[in-house]
Amino acid sequence: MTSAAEDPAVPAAASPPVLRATGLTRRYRDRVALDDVGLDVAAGEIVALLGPNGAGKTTLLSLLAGLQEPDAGEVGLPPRQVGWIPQQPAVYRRLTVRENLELFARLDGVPDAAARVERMLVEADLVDRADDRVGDLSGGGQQRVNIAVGLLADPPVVLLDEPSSSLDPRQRERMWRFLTGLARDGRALLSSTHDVGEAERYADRVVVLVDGRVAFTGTPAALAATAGGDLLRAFVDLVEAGEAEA
Ligand SMILES: Nc1ncnc2c1ncn2[C@@H]1O[C@H](COP(=O)(O)OP(=O)(O)OP(=O)(O)O)[C@@H](O)[C@H]1O
Repeated sequence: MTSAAEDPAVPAAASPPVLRATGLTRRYRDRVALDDVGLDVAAGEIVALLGPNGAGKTTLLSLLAGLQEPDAGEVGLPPRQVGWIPQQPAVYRRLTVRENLELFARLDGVPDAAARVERMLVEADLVDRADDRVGDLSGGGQQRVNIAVGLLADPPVVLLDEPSSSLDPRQRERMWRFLTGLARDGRALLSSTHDVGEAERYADRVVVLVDGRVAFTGTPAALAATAGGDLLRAFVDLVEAGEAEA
């Protein structure tokens, strides 16, 4: 028998997942917010988490980040290895960009904090704004500070909750250039979004959550193919089918 590794017709396996969750279930009183959700993200991969309001995206991300415990299931990665970028920037508007990074580096116990802060200023394209107060930056600039704070500990996995929701198209484009650069450097990114077009342009895979369950996992092209190449139509069809079942 020929093993997959020896068979040229079988594509080489993708890199192993750095984030793996299985059977995640979370209830709030009698409401099931997540029901037996499994998910993998590999190094260098961008996965978009799509779903209508209330589908369970934030709940899933917060379980993966270790911010709350599941009622059932497992997350196969210690929370300390996860960078968490919340939807609302959790930074101090009256402090400068550099002061924010220094403060969070100290709070997180980041080794060689001064060098790491300088590195993040460069990576997030914030060198020119380092001494400006965060409150004086544009929404896009503030979001880059928010992301830079989440990356201070150099986590291999980065979780983002609707990172582009308050940004204009040009700022979104700039933020995604930054995020795709992080993936090219080998980080695994999982980002929730309501923007199907954004998922199509930037994600390697999409995971669609509907009513707390995974309704689809695969490439954006594979999802679009279920509706004649129209990703938005395919997404809406999935949501309607899932909601009709619930
Ligand atoms: N702390 C909470 N207490 C009670 N119910 C909650 C709590 N957090 C979330 N829920 C419920 O769990 C379900 C999933 O919510 P969640 O915020 O995870 O969805 P979401 O997909 O992130 O939604 P949105 O796109 O609107 O941000 C919803 O029905 C929500 O009302």
